[in-house]
Amino acid sequence: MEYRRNFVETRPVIALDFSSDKEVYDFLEKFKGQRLFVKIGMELFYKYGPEIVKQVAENHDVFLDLKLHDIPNTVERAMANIAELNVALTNVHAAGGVEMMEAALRGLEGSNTKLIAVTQLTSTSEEQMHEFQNIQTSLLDSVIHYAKCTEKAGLAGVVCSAKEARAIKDATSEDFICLTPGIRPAGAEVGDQKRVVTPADARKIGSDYIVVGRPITQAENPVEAYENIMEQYNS
Ligand SMILES: O=c1ccn([C@@H]2O[C@H](COP(=O)(O)O)[C@@H](O)[C@H]2O)c(=O)[nH]1
Repeated sequence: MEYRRNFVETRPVIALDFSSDKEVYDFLEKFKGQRLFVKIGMELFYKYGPEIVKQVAENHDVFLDLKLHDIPNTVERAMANIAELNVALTNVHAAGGVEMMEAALRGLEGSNTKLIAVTQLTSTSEEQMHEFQNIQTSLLDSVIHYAKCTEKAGLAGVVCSAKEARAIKDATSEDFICLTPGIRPAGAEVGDQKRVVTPADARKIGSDYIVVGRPITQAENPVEAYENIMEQYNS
């Protein structure tokens, strides 16, 4: 059953996980002037810095995925720099705490950038969470705890697995954004992801944005792969 929502981004957010700017521009050129929603993460940012973000943002909507996690003062000042990049979305780790998330929001004041927080990475299984983070609740409870803290801090939503989207909206509000990586079409290589969901199921469960990297960027025909995933998501 699909629930009523005010807004769903119908374009998959493409994770531009490339090691060079040339690969990025060659990839984007295949889409012949389409305005895409893309994700720039640490790999590109640590090599090319804000310049690549500004360049890509001239023609595309950008989610800057740097997952900030530091003391509140540092995060606030870093976010003030991100505010100048004109990106649609950016993020922090919810584990940094409510005070840190409030500081991050202050840093973004005056910009149109929405702030969301990572709950549990989609590459984390429940067993790993128990063992390495020493959190002894269920993974779902941990994700919901982080989502509630994120809402309390005033952020727009969270990064989570689509598996958890319905429960998060029930615990927060229907408008609370669930941006969901770990998306895999049926039969696709899962790789390092643990909590995966198909594009069609992600939409049914409650994702507002799906993030897709390798199933598109490493496909023989990335444009075709993108269109297939978009069709499955919107069907
Ligand atoms: O919990 C998270 C948070 C971020 N990501 C990022 O999304 C993409 C997923 O790429 P795939 O190739 O589709 O696995 C990647 O850039 C991650 O850094 C995530 O996967 N999970």
